Amino acid sequence: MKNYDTTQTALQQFKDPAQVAISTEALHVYYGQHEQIKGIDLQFPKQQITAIIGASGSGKSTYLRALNRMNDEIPTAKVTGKILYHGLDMNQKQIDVYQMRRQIGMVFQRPNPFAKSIRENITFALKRYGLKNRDALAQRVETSLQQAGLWEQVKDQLDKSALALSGGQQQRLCIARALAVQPEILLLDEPASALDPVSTRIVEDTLNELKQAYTIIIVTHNMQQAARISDSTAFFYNGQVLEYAPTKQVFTRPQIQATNDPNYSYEV
Ligand SMILES: Nc1ncnc2c1ncn2[C@@H]1O[C@H](COP(=O)(O)OP(=O)(O)OP(=O)(O)O)[C@@H](O)[C@H]1O
Repeated sequence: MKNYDTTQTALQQFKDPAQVAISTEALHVYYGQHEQIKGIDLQFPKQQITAIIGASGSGKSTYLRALNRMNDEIPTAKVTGKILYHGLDMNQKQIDVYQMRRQIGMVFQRPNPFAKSIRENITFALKRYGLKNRDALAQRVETSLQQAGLWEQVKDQLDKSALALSGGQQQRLCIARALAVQPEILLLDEPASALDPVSTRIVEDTLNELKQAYTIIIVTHNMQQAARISDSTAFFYNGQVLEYAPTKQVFTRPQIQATNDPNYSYEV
C-alpha cells in the first residue's frame, strides 16, 4: 500500500454542537498490543449520511463497531478515548450498553435475519424491551417495514420465514429490525456488499429516505456508492482519518493526495 502523509489531515468541524449526533475524541482501538485505530476525532452530523471509505484493513469496521461498543464482544479488543452522545461519554464502564444500542443500531455486512418469521424478526427486540401490546407491536412491524421499503412485498406473508426472502429483502428486513426499536443513529457496515446491483440500489434508496429521520453512518468499499448516497465522507488510512469533508468536495476537490490518487484501488 502506498504511504500517505498522515500529518496532512483535513477534518470538517461543526461549530454548533446541536448539529452533531455523535462524535469521537482521541479514539483508539487495540487488538491485544496492536494499535489499530490511532486516535480518531470525528463529528457526525445529524440527519445526514456519512460514508467511511478507505482501503481494506484501514480500520473502517473496527471504528464503526466502536461507536456502539460492539468491540466489547471481542475479548482482545480495548477501546480508549471518548464516544460522545447527548453529552455523555458512551465509552465508560457504567454505560448500559444494551440500552445504548437501542439508540445506536447496527446493520451488518451479511443479512443476518433470525430463523423466525418476518414478523418475529421485528417484534423480538421490542418484546425484550417490554412492549407487549399487540396493536402497538403490529403498528411497529408495519411502520418499520414501510421505512425499509419492504412492506408492500411482505405484508401478506408476515408469518413466512425470513430465511425464505431474497438477499436484498433480508437486508431490508435487517434494516427494518434495526429501525423497529426507534434508534437515532444507524450504523451500517457494507450493507450492500452481498447484494446484487438492483437490491443495492433499493437499499441505497431506502437509506436516502431514512436520512430525513435518522443519522446514518455507512462503511463502504465502493467509492461510487459513497458518492451516490453520502453527504459527508471520511477517508480512512491506516487507522487514521486523512480527510473528512462534504462528499462533493472529497470527490471533486480532494484536499489530500490519497483521495486524488488514480492508482488507489477501490471496487466500483
Ligand atoms: N477481532 C479482531 N482481532 C484482531 N485483529 C482484528 C480483529 N478485527 C479486525 N482486526 C484487524 O484490524 C485491522 C482493521 O480491520 P477492519 O476490519 O477494521 O478494517 P476495514 O477497513 O473495515 O477492512 P475491510 O474493508 O477489509 O473490511 C485488520 O488488520 C484486521 O486484521
